[in-house]
Amino acid sequence: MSKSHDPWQDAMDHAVAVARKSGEMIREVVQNQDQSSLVQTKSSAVDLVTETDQKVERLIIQSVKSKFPSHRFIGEESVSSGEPCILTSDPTWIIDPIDGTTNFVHRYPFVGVCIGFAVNQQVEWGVVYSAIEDKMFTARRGRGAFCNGRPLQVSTQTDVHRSMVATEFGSDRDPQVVDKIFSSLHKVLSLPVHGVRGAGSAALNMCAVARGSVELYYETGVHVWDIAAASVIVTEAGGVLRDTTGGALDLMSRRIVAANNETIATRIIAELEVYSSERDDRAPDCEPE
Ligand SMILES: O=P(O)(O)O[C@H]1[C@H](O)[C@H](O)[C@H](O)[C@@H](O)[C@@H]1O
Ligand SMILES: [Mg+2]
Repeated sequence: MSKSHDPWQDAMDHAVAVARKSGEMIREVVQNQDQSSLVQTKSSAVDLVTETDQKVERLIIQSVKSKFPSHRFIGEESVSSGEPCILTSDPTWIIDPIDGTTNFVHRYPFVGVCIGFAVNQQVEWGVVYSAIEDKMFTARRGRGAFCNGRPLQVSTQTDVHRSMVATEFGSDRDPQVVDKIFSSLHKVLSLPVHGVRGAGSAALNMCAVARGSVELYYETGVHVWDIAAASVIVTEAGGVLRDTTGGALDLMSRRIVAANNETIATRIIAELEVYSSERDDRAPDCEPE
């Protein structure tokens, strides 16, 4: 069969297939064994990783390498093992094998297999598979956003007092960071807004914005692999992306606001405490002199 004239579509079709296969692996583990025995920790005692995260990421990367050998990767567990987290202009797969690992360990049914694809440092398409819900969120830049093939459209709400907001408590338990998280949460809740929710997955919070059930999601401390795939799903559903400072989103900054429109984004951003975590693309720690 001749190669399609649209190589990025071939890659996206592969991503959907391998995300679905990854979801089957995840469901198998959830249904058949106690994940709590498989848990390790990373940046903190509550930043969890399991052998399923690692197996899923290996499955995705090995399958891509065989079809697209020249492509590059940024994978959560590969970076955790020391791979560089640098986005070049080359075609790059940005992978979070299980977004919502803590949910996975606790059998809380919101886990997303996230595969984003960037060319010239711009996300071309994104796939987020909510494995327990069996919802495949997809978007291709300029061609719309979908959930299981049905078009997605953000909420039309412009009144912040009638909005639902999503955020997360993250995995940093530094008391000063916890204070900033609760300071922002207090200001947002007191506007008031209708409610605050958190799926336990950055990507699924962003998909909730894209499908119109949440007006805005914000968080500081996320990583590029948490948000890259869902970023194009939000924008193709008509939403906007910002930094918590109000500036343009920087995928490596570890800060994000995803909203249904500029009105809601501006109003909530005015309430947020701005702080920073180390950038994802920071230079590796220099050896001591
Ligand atoms: O489950 P992860 O892939 O580690 O990503 C989550 C992160 O650990 C932290 O819980 C953030 O608050 C979440 O938004 C993110 O999805
Ligand atoms: Mg994640």
